[in-house]
Amino acid sequence: MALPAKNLVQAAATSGLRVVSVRHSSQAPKVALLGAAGGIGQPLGLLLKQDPLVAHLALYDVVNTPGVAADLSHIDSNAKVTAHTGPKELFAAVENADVIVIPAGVPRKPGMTRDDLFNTNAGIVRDLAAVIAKASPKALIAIITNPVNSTVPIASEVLKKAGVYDPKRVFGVTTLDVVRSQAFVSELKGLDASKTVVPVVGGHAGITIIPLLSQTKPATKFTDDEIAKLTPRIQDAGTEVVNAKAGAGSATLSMALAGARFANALVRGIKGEKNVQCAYVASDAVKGVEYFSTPVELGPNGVEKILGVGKVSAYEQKLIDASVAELNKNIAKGVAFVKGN
Ligand SMILES: NC(=O)c1ccc[n+]([C@@H]2O[C@H](COP(=O)([O-])OP(=O)(O)OC[C@H]3O[C@@H](n4cnc5c(N)ncnc54)[C@H](O)[C@@H]3O)[C@@H](O)[C@H]2O)c1
Ligand SMILES: O=C(O)C[C@H](O)C(=O)O
Repeated sequence: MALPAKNLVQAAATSGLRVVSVRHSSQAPKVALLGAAGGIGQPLGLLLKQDPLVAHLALYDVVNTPGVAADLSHIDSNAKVTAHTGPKELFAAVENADVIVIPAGVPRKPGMTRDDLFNTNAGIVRDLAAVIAKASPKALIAIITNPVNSTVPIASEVLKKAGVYDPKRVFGVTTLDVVRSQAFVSELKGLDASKTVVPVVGGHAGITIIPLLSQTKPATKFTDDEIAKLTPRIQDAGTEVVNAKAGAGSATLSMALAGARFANALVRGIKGEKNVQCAYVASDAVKGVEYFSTPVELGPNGVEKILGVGKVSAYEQKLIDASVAELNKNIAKGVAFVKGN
């Protein structure tokens, strides 16, 4: 009788056999983490290692992966951990992955915008996407690397060039904006943070981050003054952390939590448990812009349905309208980077 893939992987791990090619499936999800030794990668790996839905956690980085993998592999949870270091091992890291999470790249220092990271991170995401296109074209790809507004179009263009692009499978991770909104709103209003829901739409930089406070659940009233203070706080929350870290990087711990939450949602979707998350995806939700974050329904093929921005206040509509030009600039820059190379 054929053993399920999960048992094969575990049997090989305990017997010391090398598994050459195990076809992963929704029954034994493989998650590949690219940038696994970094500030986000390490705590995100810790959280993914504890996710009971993850059968195989493949850690990839250009440095220090073996140490991180050895450390995580001593945790008594079921996910098998493998280490892959340097470009030669990237193919194996992502091969047959169901979900690929990418925090590879440099973070901001005080005084920088996310767009200032473009010159370094655009090439990193392009090169990773080129290998994914060959090794794992059906994987769901969750991009954390900034500037997300541009790196998602970059990965998408690379996949298009390779003839394997599926817009339902490429995501910019904006979960941290949702997590922050829920933290700030629950604190301000004395709500149970674990039951507070605040969608955030648009993109992931400055004025493109648009919290829909009017859609807060449980239904919550905000004064104009509260909205005028909360909105920019959420938009500038990343900068708040960058400044507090004073040169030592940007958000890592809250991002790890957000990344693990989003990866778990993707895996649940793959396993047939439809669920809704905000994510920056190829979208027709807002006229005149090709990528936009809104709540999306996740399922076995990634994005099952784009749920759109829903009913918004006049204030929120103005922010949405104002974000379009900025997003288009960021998107065009990413597209040109791939097309011009
Ligand atoms: N989307 C978001 O909400 C969000 C939140 C926080 C940070 N970020 C972004 O995430 C990225 C990573 O942040 P960090 O704090 O973990 O940075 P970091 O410098 O601590 O870690 C980045 C890791 O990427 C690795 N790396 C570099 N080039 C690579 C390559 N070609 N392949 C694989 N790995 C490579 C590095 O070796 C390092 O281990 C940054 O671009 C940051 O701006 C995004
Ligand atoms: O602010 C940054 O540079 C990192 C990230 O995008 C964040 O929102 O924390």
